[in-house]
Amino acid sequence: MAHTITAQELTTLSTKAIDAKATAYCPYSKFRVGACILTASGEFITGANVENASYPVGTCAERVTIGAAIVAGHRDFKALAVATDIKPAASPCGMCRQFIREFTSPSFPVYMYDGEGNHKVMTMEEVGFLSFFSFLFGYISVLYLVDSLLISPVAPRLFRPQPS
Ligand SMILES: O=c1ccn([C@H]2C[C@H](O)[C@@H](CO)O2)c(=O)[nH]1
Ligand SMILES: [Zn+2]
Repeated sequence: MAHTITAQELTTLSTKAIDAKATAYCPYSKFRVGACILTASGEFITGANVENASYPVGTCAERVTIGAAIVAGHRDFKALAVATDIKPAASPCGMCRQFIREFTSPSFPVYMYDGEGNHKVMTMEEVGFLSFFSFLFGYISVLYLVDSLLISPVAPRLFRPQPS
């Protein structure tokens, strides 16, 4: 279902996504990602990336946020915002694109904020055609596979959290 979002909703969405960076657990990458999703009923639900000593076990901000929205009973969404500290703004990784797509249409807008608060907006359809990130996702998938099949099962002692 297509939705329009008001200027006021966009302001709140961006503020909440940017503020949510402060809630990230990212001691390994130090790469903070905040996200906020606006539900069809007008609620704002936030999340951030939650990392793990075993890298693939960690979760991106987008999936934390949408997971929280889903378990709160929401199924229909107006827009998603994702905020990082880098420039240009980052777009959702391949796994997140797939995760977002489960609950949204190709025209669903994703607002991406850089470290200075500037944004670009793309529909899910447009995000899906970022071939560079598809390549990156393929590469990361291989790393995930190697880790989950070969490294993590046989060397769990290596994947203890580091003392901060
Ligand atoms: O769109 C993205 C890209 C990366 N990350 C997280 C995963 C990991 O914790 C860190 C570095 O990749 O950033 C997200 O949350 N969302
Ligand atoms: Zn992701």
